[in-house]
Amino acid sequence: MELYRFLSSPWFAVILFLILPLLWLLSQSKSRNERPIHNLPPSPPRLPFIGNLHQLGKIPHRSLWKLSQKYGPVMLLRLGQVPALIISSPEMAKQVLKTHDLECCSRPYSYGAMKLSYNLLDVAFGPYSEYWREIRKLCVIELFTVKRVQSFGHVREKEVTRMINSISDLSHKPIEVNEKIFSLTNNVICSIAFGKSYEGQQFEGYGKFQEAIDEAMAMLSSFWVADFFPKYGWVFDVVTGLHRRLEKLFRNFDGFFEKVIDEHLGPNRPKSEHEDIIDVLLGLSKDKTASVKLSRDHIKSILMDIFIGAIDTSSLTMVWAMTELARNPRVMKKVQAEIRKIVGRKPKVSENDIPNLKYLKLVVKETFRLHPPATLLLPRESMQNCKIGGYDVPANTRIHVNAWAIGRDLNTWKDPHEFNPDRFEESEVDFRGGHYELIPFGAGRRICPGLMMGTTAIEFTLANLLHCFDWEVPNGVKREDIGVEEEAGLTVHKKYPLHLVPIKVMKKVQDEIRSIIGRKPSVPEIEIDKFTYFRLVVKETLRLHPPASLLIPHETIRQCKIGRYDVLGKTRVLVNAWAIGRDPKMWDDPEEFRPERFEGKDIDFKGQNFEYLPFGSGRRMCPGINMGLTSVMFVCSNLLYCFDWKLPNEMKPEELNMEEEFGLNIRKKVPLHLVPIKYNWENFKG
Ligand code: HEM
Repeated sequence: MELYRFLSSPWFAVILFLILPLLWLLSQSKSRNERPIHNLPPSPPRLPFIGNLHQLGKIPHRSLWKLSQKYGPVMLLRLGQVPALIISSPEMAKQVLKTHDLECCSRPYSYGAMKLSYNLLDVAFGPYSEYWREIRKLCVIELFTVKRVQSFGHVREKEVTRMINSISDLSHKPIEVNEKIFSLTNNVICSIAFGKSYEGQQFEGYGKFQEAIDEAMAMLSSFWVADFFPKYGWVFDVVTGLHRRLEKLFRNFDGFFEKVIDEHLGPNRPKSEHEDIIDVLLGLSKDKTASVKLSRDHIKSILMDIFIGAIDTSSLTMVWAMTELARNPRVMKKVQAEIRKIVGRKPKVSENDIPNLKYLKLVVKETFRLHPPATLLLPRESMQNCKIGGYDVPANTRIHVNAWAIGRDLNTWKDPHEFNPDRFEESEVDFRGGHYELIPFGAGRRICPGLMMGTTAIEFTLANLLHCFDWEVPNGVKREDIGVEEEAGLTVHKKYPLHLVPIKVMKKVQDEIRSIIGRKPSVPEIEIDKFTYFRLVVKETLRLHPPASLLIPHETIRQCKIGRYDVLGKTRVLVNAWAIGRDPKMWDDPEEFRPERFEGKDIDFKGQNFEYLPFGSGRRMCPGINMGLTSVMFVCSNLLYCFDWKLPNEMKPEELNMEEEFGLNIRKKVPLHLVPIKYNWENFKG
């Protein structure tokens, strides 16, 4: 995107027509001395000076995918003066990331990355070296182990609960899902790294934290002329103002890190129950036997990696997952049914539930296949000549592995463009670096060390969003119109924000009643026919809890046939309306309380639909349906209209006793105690 902007700017015209011819002549005189390598990979034709840069287009992973369909899964491009190998199939990815991992595991030089990583002291952008091996080992062992990730469970629990509560307040109103998810991930990562979330606080020079992170991602994905024209390009980066932007960003991040580290070292800092990443790194910096003696700059470079590596990638994956689920109601229903079956009536999913949520894991896998956040991974660089797919690849070649294209490889995936997590049901394929058809985290020596931290947060957050709410598209939007357009950068964002409406039954009913009635002392009986959603709630209640569970006993007056069988006269007949309302052949997820199941369906309790008989049917059908229904709707709508309702004494919803007491009518065995809270009309949002 940044490159595209640059290519269409006046600066580019100046470079193209005035200066680059000269540089090209200079570079030609040098390249004549290069040792020829004979069997180079196929290349699309190039333009003078810029090589294939113009073919990267607005969205490079898509443009490269198209080129690979013509030139094959191993292509050699020339980006300015830099040779770049593009890999687009699982087999070739395996050659780079496994067979020739050692020869191909350095990182190319990039000005933005060098600055932000404190001169390549970090893990992500540092070139392969003895130092890099040690610092990566240290981070993997100390920061990214399963134990360490689990130790941050309290942060995830706290922040996800806060997010769910804030969404509950907006139930039934469209929310911007991206915004909620990004702010949650930001809070989680800040709490893990720095010990507090910094929610609502400003990041000096940028306003919100998210804006500083966006700027960091922009700096890393910007088109630095110096990266592709190494000798002279920096002049243009200075003139176009990129240097100035980067310096400002670096100064502000550095100032922030300094302040937080000082706070951690301050003598008055209250002792915290839990260690954060800075505590761990400061502890390591005192270790005299460590292979790398950690300085402040080392610590700051690692904090920068976490900031850049963790927030965008995890948030984007969740936004794409919610987008695909909103577009695919079958999958949404299936994954919610699984979560609700396993979690039951607990209000929230806990981290202990996650290993049992098998289908949710497939949803995450499928999201990674179609939307790997780092579509081209991070660029690698070959350190010596090697052979990939039978072609010679010279040393110092940039390598881009197109994980996005590999996730759509026609030879690997059936209907690759379809979002269908079921494809993984009988499959061993995983994203942990052993299956080259699915590599959202890369593989080999450079595989993402934050894999566990990222997936734990993604699965836990999604499970809660899907358990606590049903999700509808806003009025007037069709599911199939929810866009999947991308916006390219170091990670690939959804171009347009995702708006969805979270639904909670109690709140939805109350909102319906209050918005129809407005501010009055109570609900007039004459209005109750207008409550369409509330009527569905009553219907669903009568399905799960028909008061006369066996109706009133019938008796045959003469012999007749029921099914294939003869039934004698004077036989007592009990019709189990309770069991019929739970018949799995008739009802999806029958134990679940979901009023929406009646939406748009003709099923009613008037005795014509035999899967649903709370009032019976036929000659003995209850003649008081209307009177009964009116009084239920009138009384309950008033209770819901006038009060909000809370469980007493911090009781949790799953602790509500739902036992029944048998009789002619089925009662609740234990009385229901609730705390009424007079509704405050100041909170009414219309
Ligand atoms: C959905 C979540 C994530 C995805 C999809 C992801 C993806 C990636 C990818 C594709 C790479 C480059 C691999 C390669 O070059 O072959 C990478 C590297 C890296 N990631 Fe992640 N990442 C995620 C989460 C995280 C988290 C949570 C952290 C830290 C807390 C993190 C830290 C890093 C670091 C430090 C590297 C550099 C590794 C190296 O160069 O040796 N990532 N990640």
